[in-house]
Amino acid sequence: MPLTLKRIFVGGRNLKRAFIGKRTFIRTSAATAMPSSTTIYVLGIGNLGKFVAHSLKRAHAETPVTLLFHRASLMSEWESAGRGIECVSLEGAEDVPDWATGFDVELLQPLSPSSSLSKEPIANLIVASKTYMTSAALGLIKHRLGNTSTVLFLQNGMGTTDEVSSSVFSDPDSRPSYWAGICSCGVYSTSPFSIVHAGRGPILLGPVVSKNEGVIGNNDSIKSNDAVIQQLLTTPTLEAAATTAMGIKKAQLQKLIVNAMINPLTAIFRCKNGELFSDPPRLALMRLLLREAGPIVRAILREHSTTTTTTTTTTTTTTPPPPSQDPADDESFTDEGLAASVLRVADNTARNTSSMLQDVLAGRKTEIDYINGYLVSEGQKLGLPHKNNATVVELVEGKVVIRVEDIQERFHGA
Ligand SMILES: CC(C)(CO)C(=O)C(=O)O
Repeated sequence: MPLTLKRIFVGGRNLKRAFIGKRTFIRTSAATAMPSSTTIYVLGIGNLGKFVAHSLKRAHAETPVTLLFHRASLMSEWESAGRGIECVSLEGAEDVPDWATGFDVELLQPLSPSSSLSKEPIANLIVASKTYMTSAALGLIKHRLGNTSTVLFLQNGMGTTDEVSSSVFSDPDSRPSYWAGICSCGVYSTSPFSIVHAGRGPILLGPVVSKNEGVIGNNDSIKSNDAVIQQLLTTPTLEAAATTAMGIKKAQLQKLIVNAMINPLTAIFRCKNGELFSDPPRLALMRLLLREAGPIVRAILREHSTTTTTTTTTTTTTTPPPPSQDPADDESFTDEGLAASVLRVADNTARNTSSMLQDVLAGRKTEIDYINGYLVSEGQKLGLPHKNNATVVELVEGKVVIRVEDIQERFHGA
């Protein structure tokens, strides 16, 4: 290609809507290789980030996968790990580690003031970072993302997409398309680049709809042929399936409730998931918290159904429910239905130390603001009771440990 010829990197989509003359997506030099629109970037190399990156590479060796590191020390850890991700599956006949290599890695922060960072446009991004780091991390690469990019959020908790829209991509016209994924598999890390796939479970993927603006990003660019979604759907170990905007919202809210009940209570009572509800007062406390959380998630669903029925245009959708059908009437969203799913997950993950208890024990920041904190802020906006969930947030933030005998004194109506 002649040096002066302009090339536009638009991921093969929405050519007319590319940022010609307006954005850095136009290059005038052939010195830098043209980025492949099929490159999948992974931000956040925690349990899920490693699992997805490993699975993608094993299923699609030809797909370029770039791991985005947020701290410099990860570079040397990556070298020590042999530049690969190791996964042991407890589901197989033998626990033989499976090794995936061929990744590219990139540092998000400059190593020194003189070092330069990549400016390659990013068409496909999987965000698997901790919720509280998301906006800051995306802020570092926002110039590489545009309205032809797809960003898939694979995280615990809720609220990051709204936060990212207001603090990182505040202009709706240049905002990427958002997808969310809810994973029910069990994965834990044994070293910076080694994981154990301890329990199989599907990943559900669906387009994100914002309260005020309908489907986030370009409605017409949300298609099942988004490269990152396609690749995930054809990666066997992920057991991924696509759903509607309403389907993913329901899955997110159900997971939110599970995390809002199991994670903080295991942190406050310092116990494994399976021990939590064997104690009747702790079971009663969970039901008390659900009396606030249930009405809040049902109200969110109702609000969401009015948005999605008017705006969703994804090609991966199944038929949306008729407008007259209230999604919050779904039996799995009654307080009883929600309690049953919390108990089922606690039982299925009985030997787990919840991620929040792990964070508390390691002296790390927790994701409480995006779990019970999200319920509290939505409760405030909706004018619904949320006091006991606010107490949970305070106890976790204060790293407080309580006994069963303290429940009555701490919680209203216990
Ligand atoms: C499902 C559960 C509670 C399993 O431990 C989890 O997602 C977590 O710990 O964050």
